[in-house]
Amino acid sequence: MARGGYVWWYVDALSEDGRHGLTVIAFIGSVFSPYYVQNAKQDPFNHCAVNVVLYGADKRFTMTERNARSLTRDATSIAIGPSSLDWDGSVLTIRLDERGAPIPRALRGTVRVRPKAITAQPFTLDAHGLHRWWPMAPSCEVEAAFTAPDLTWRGSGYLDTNDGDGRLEDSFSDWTWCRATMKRGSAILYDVNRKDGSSQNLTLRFDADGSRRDIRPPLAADLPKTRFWKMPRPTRSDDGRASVVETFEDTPFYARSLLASTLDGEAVRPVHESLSLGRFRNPAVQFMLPFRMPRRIG
Ligand SMILES: CC(C)=CCC/C(C)=C/C=C/C(C)=C/C=C/C(C)=C/C=C/C=C(C)/C=C/C=C(C)/C=C/C=C(\C)CCCC(C)(C)O
Repeated sequence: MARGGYVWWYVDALSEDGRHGLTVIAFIGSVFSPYYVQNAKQDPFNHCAVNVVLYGADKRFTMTERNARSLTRDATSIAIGPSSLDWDGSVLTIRLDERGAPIPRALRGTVRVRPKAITAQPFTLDAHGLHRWWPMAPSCEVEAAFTAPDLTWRGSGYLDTNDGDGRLEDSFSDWTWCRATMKRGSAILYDVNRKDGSSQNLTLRFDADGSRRDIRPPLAADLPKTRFWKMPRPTRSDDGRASVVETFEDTPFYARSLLASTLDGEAVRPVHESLSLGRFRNPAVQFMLPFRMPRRIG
């Protein structure tokens, strides 16, 4: 992998009853790590992490960074410290054994992700092909069973992977993304603003079997900024209207929210993120990140 490069695997899921949710992101080359920003060698393998966020009554956030000695991987599995992801051909099993920060509360459990279909192809996010994104399984069945906190639920989810040959902030100034489970299949919007002033808006609609079909690009819709960090969170919808159901994460450079909107003629509840790479590189933000993102050398 190139200097400053990365690969991440991203899973998010919401319970059937709407009361729980989670995001798990496994990184080689932790793109939002202040240690990776500062390291002159820019070796992605020296900056591995599993980030876990639980939503609902029992909220949790963990993101411990580790070095190359904590990483083992082969064609179908990856382990970072005590957590791992294993693909058996039909189910991705995520075993988690993490601690929060600054309060080191334990987070332990297993998440099983069963894609309903695998999509055909990755997409390029920048003009030079340095940053790639593959929404492999936009529609999955998910079972979450945690022992810490004590919590079990079933629901639907989403799995993707990104990989790149350089730092995100060298290519992008900001982006917004959202994905929604539909009655049949899913819809995804991925809108990036690049450092060279150009932008790209992807509108993807996948059927339940993973095949892609075109829909009319939805219209720009405004949402209120996040309450604390005032992160802007634009999106798009059929009628140019959308609302925030819940804010999952409100941080200085990154927000994740649950929305209510309309896509491809259907009322949906998209998971939405908005990222500002300019804010990420702000020195005050770089100072704050280690409080939530400790580095442990094994
Ligand atoms: C110095 C001393 C002792 C004393 C000083 C005392 C003092 C006053 C201290 C003050 C400290 C303060 C205020 C600290 C504040 C800390 C804060 C706010 C930390 C926030 C951290 C946020 C994080 C970590 C966010 C991670 C997001 C993440 C990982 C997002 C990942 C998203 C991805 C990968 C995109 C996926 C894309 C696709 C879906 C397409 O795949």
